[in-house]
Amino acid sequence: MTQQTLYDKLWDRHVVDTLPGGESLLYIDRHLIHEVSSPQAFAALREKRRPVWRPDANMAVPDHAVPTRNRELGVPGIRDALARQQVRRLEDNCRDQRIPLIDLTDQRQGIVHVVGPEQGLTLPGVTLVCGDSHTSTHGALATLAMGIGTSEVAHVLATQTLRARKLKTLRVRFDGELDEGVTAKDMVLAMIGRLGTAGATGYAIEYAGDAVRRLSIEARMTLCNMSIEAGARAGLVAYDRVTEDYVRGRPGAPRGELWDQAVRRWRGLVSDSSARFDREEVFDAAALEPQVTWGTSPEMVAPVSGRVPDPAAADNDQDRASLSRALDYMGLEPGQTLEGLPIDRVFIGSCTNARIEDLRLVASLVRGRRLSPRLKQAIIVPGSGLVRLQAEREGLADIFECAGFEWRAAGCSMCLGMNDDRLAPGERCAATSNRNFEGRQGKGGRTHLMSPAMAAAAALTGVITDVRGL
Ligand SMILES: CC(C)[C@H](C(=O)O)[C@@H](O)C(=O)O
Ligand code: SF4
Repeated sequence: MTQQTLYDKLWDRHVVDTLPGGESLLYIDRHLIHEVSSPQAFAALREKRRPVWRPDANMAVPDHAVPTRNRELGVPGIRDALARQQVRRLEDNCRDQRIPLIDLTDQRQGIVHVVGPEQGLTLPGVTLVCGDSHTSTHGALATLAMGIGTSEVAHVLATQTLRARKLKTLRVRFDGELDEGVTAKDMVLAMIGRLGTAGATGYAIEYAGDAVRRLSIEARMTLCNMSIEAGARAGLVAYDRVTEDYVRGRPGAPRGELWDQAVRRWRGLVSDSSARFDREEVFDAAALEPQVTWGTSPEMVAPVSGRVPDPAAADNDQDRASLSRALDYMGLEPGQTLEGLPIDRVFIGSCTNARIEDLRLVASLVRGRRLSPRLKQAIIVPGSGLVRLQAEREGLADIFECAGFEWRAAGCSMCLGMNDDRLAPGERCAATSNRNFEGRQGKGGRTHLMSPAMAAAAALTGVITDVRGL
């Protein structure tokens, strides 16, 4: 029998038709919806008088525009008129089309990519899409998950299918064991540093190797989440016992006899041992240091012991210009060390790193300590209301507040400037999110991406600090 990659298997099981021009029509098992990328799609359906074909295959949750304070006020408490209207419209559209909605006041509300897996809506072997680039996150459960555009959102709502071109496959292998204090975030930042932001364009990445096998599902989600920042459309991790243990008992997971049947099928969701990948990249996990971005793109990253590059050493004029511009925006000098750089704010949150395991790690580092008095603000924004509840039950929220963190309600928050949580011009932020573009966290804001452990270390010292020496 031909040897197949996990991606090939997921693809083959969902092809409904092959279309002229090399595209295929893929069946979509699950569609997740948020307030920012869906309004035009619903409007397009209304205009064409087309109903949603399978309302129950969809699930909607507001996350980008929601405030992370005063949530008891519900939608009327959203101060920004545009944000309020986006969330209202999502509620109206879901009511009209009978699409299940987790609303602002629901304890399960949170970032769509945290809520999907948590609720068992993301299952191994399914195809899942959402009008959001970080949909790749869900691939951690051996799910074929892809971000789609607004016109595709309309297509999926109406037909439960997607026109897609088969991707090439890239296996990224991490061999060996991570050093203490080095996490999945550092793995994926180091990968983006090597591949570049366009390095995996046209590929689906499968993460493999013993360092990946040892990761929890939460950490695998961090890897898959940032696949898109290397240009890949999808990230995947093969099914194993860790996956099985994570999915068991979730609200959307099968039960009883159906569970047993599902698990028998899911066990085949691995790449065959001699399956051929179009490309392979290998990393030595043991050699990885904690990573910190210094520039305005996730590929502008260095180990924490490293230095900001010098544009004068660039190979060509174009690189020199882009480096100079990035350093200028970031307020950095060529060749300066990253360690010791003073930070104004700390943001621990986002669909990259706001799950319970991330918060446990932060709590273990800040327990019984006080944050640096030179910080203007440090906020922790759980990925969902259920993560928040769990953290409160475990006493983590008390640890955070005693240390000096603000403890917020769930949402995208300061990951992007679409709600009340923003940086002011010139402010420097240690952030656990996934994008450091100019203005991403607020106009003129300066973002340094890092792991939750490194953000906790920065919060304690007020400067960029190697968590391993804490
Ligand atoms: C607003 C949304 C469509 C966007 C995305 O597609 O990723 C956002 O989530 C982001 O992280 O930039
Ligand atoms: S947390 Fe950030 S990256 Fe994730 S969906 Fe929200 S805005 Fe996008």
